Amino acid sequence: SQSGGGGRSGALSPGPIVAGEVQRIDVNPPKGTRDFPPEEMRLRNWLFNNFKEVSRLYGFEEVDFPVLENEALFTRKAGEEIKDQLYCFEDRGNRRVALRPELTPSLARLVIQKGKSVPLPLKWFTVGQCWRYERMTRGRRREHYQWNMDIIGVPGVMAEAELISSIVTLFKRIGIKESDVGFKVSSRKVLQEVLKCYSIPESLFGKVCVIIDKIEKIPVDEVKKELMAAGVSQEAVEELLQVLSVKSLTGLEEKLGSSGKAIADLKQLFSLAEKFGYSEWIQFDASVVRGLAYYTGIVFEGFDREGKLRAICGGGRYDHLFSTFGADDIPACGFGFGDAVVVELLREKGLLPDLSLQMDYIVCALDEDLQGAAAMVAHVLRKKGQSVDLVLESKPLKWVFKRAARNNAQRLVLVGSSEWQRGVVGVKILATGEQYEVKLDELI
Ligand SMILES: OCc1cccc(Br)n1
Repeated sequence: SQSGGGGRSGALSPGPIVAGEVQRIDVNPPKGTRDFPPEEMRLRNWLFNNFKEVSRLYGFEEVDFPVLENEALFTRKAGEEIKDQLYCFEDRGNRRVALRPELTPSLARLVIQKGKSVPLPLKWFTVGQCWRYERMTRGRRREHYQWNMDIIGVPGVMAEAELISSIVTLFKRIGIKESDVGFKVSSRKVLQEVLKCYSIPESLFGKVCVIIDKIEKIPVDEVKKELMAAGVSQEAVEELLQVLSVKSLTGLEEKLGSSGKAIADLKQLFSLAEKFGYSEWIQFDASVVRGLAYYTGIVFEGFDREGKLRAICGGGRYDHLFSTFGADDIPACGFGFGDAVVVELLREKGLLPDLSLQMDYIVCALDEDLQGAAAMVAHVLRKKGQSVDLVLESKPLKWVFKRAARNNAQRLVLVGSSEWQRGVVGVKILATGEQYEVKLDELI
């Protein structure tokens, strides 16, 4: 949600422009970006903590990279939307740099940089902000946070099966069931086998996939036109579209035969899904290709079964990304899971968690010269791990109680002169109204 716009009047409210007066700034963040005020930040932290807990359960190690990367990391020549929307510029050192639109190229860069010092297989995860510069006519966001999990160095589909399992685990943790979402699964090797039958050069593979990924976003005739402009024959285009409409592995086997790698991979993945216990969550759908040029094998995307939202997450195998960076290839697969669509889904399903502010104590001095005493009380409580909202200036009790209610404080400690003389403070349990006196070192 776009924060900003609401809030305080008066001090910052616009008034007539008088020479020498400071013109009020625009208090909203740049178009397509979001603030995270406390309530939104609690929801974001709740979601990200689930991402991180699932990653920990699956034995993944957290990594991170700069939001700003060399532009060259993303300038693939396959006509991807992600390149057209690159947030890029020339810095003061005349270097071409970009705000990262995705995390996988940074991960690959770090793996290459680390070389043999990081024994394979690597299981790395990160949660990072990604950017795109999209014309605001569509009013879409220009940034989002993505959870990425990647397995580097495992050629078999056990890796993809493990990744899908981790996403299912995440969905279950946040209350989403297989009746809410599913995964469409396919393999780009399906396309590869078709293109090979028509002697389409491998060099066109990435570009063809990027075009085909638009199949549900632009008219099919436009897709056909772009494919033929890219060098695919009309006959091959028709066959490609035919194959893409296949919705079952049996149907695919009838089309491609049973000896190809695509069928073998997919059969193994669906068999593993049984063992992992998430068969109900996945379905074969040949039309899934994903829009990133570097995928080479299994691809998958999480979708909401009501069809109201954009893809929730997506990923796949990318066995040749490393060689595009001039390094030896390493088999790899991974996924990206954005922070926005899943929240829209939770909202739709009434599954947003109640994350109101929680405070253990609010501590208040009953007069000015007891502020130091109140600070001592807060210190004692904080050392015992209690969260304390220390009232930092003289306030009427009515104000203190109102703030305690807003902060959902469990207990109120009042530091009064006569009590302090007797070495005690007053404590009130706000839920019940019960109150008692306690010595400082017996507080908790
Ligand atoms: O999922 C594509 C994408 C990349 C960067 C930022 C945003 Br919002 N969306």
